[in-house]
Amino acid sequence: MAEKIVIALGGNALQSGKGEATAEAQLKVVKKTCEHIADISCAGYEIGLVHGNGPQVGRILLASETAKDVTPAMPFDVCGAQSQGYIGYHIQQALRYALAKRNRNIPVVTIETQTIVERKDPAFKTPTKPIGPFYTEEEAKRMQEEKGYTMKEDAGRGWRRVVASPLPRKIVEIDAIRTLWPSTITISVGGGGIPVVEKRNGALEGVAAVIDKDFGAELLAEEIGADILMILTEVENVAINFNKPDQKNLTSMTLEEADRYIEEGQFAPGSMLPKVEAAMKFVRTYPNKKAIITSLDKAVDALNGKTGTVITFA
Ligand SMILES: Nc1ncnc2c1ncn2[C@@H]1O[C@H](COP(=O)(O)OP(=O)(O)O)[C@@H](O)[C@H]1O
Ligand SMILES: NC(=O)OP(=O)(O)O
Repeated sequence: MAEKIVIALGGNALQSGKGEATAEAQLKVVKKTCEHIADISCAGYEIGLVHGNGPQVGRILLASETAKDVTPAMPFDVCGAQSQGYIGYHIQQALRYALAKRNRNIPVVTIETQTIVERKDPAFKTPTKPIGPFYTEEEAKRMQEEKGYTMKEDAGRGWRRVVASPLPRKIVEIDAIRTLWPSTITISVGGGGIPVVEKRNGALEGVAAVIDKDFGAELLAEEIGADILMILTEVENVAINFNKPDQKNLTSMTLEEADRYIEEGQFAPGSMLPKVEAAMKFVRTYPNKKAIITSLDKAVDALNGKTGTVITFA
């Protein structure tokens, strides 16, 4: 039976990380990434894709707020839905082409996905999720004063707005994803899913937050019984002493080692920490399965055990 793999694509990684935030620049990265995903499909894996949306949803929000004198600003959840739409569209277009070149006829479809979060999640009180563009410290402090945003330094790359990031509890469209899975490459749970809360009467209501897509991807991997959770970002390996002269790239990490590194503060909150935590949750739930963290362009090599950081139970 084909192995099932949930692949999470980083929102920052999809924007090439060089501050190039145009739709054209993103499509270029997506096209390259889809060549690797098509190779993974040709290797016989059943694939489900999840993408991040931090930079994208932040920019959509910013554009919407900036244009509010011309047209009404869109609420947060609607911006999240918009980000799923255009990132999914880019992946659909690029992956369809990459698969066709390999004579592989598999439909690719984006599922606008809602994810239920808890209204009482403590994350609503402490924003941690970096979104949108990077700023200098001076710009960030000005925005904090003028707009009331919470701004934080993001993994040595600059300052960004941070927003609430509640934990994903339930994927609303999971039955549709399961039904399509055997025949189709689904792009779902984008940006962790559009965060919604369940009202007393059962209706769903969007909330102002951005779920971490690594936790969303992990939940999806559990729900569909994936064999591998693969988290793709800008760096080839998880590192300790990251960005320091004595940086050491890790090829593997057990749960025990990961716990120790977390205690030492080795992984930046809002960036590498949620990836490691999501990977840990997956292998803690399924001790015989594995999670891999690597870069977009090394996905195939990492699946073949040649690179990346593999997180295992022991
Ligand atoms: N210990 C670490 N090892 C490797 N990368 C780290 C570490 N700590 C922070 N990072 C940073 O985290 C980034 C990945 O997080 P982020 O950019 O938020 O991911 P995404 O690609 O999912 O948007 C890496 O590109 C790197 O700059
Ligand atoms: N929603 C989310 O986790 O996005 P990033 O991957 O861009 O951080």
